[in-house]
Amino acid sequence: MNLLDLRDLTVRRGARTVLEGVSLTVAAGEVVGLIGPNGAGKTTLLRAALGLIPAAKGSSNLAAMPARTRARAAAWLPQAREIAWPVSVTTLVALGRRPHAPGPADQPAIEAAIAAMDLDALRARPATQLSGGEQARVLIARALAQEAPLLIADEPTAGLDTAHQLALMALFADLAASGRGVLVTLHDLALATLTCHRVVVLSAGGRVMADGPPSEVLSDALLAEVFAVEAVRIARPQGTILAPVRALR
Ligand SMILES: Nc1ncnc2c1ncn2[C@@H]1O[C@H](COP(=O)(O)OP(=O)(O)OP(=O)(O)O)[C@@H](O)[C@H]1O
Repeated sequence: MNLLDLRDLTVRRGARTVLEGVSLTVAAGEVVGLIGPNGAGKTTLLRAALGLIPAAKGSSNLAAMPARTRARAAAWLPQAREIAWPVSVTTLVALGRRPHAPGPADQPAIEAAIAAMDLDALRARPATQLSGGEQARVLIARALAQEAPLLIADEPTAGLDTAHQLALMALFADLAASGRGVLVTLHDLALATLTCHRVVVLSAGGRVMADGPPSEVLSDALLAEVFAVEAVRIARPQGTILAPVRALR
């Protein structure tokens, strides 16, 4: 079942065409990595998929939904990590339950999200007083508490220490294994190859250059053309990991 279905999406910002004819699906059970260089259009794609910015052409199943239905269908973790009010960590995570009618499912969802993001020791602290990485974990927990079938996350590992980055990617894999879907933008190709079932590669012109399992699509030629990097491959029984070692420009 496709949780996200984008067809031939074209998005213009001002006079510029930022995305051109993008088609993309995320099915239940998948972690899909959206990767590409700075300015390729990754954030624009996620925002258009959610209906937060209009498409000039094409369709998104999520954008077509009424807002409340969409809030139950997809949780959105934007790149900007802004916490405006000095509310406690628990209160902020609980805001993830807003799309749902209040009920007995709320507390277990909040507690599970706090545990998943390793926030138990911080739960009573005002969220505005936390470090950047701690705030990032609180906002991820709020999105997890929403318990939507699809999680759309824009650079969720930014600002997290290595252990929390790896734990977060493992959590995404667990969410997929439990039948949810995850669409995540990443700059770290090693993390993308470690966890993603598929990667969708956006080129600088906002076109999909490749879509498939990381080991199949991330060829040396594509890495050079799209990312301008050279990488070594580390073979493991679970799959090959890419480690970029040299910029080509
Ligand atoms: N409101 C806007 N008006 C005009 N151009 C915009 C607007 N928003 C984004 N753009 C342009 O669209 C392009 C894609 O931006 P976007 O933020 O989607 O890229 P990205 O792939 O997420 O980049 P990064 O990896 O740096 O976060 C960029 O060239 C950006 O300058």
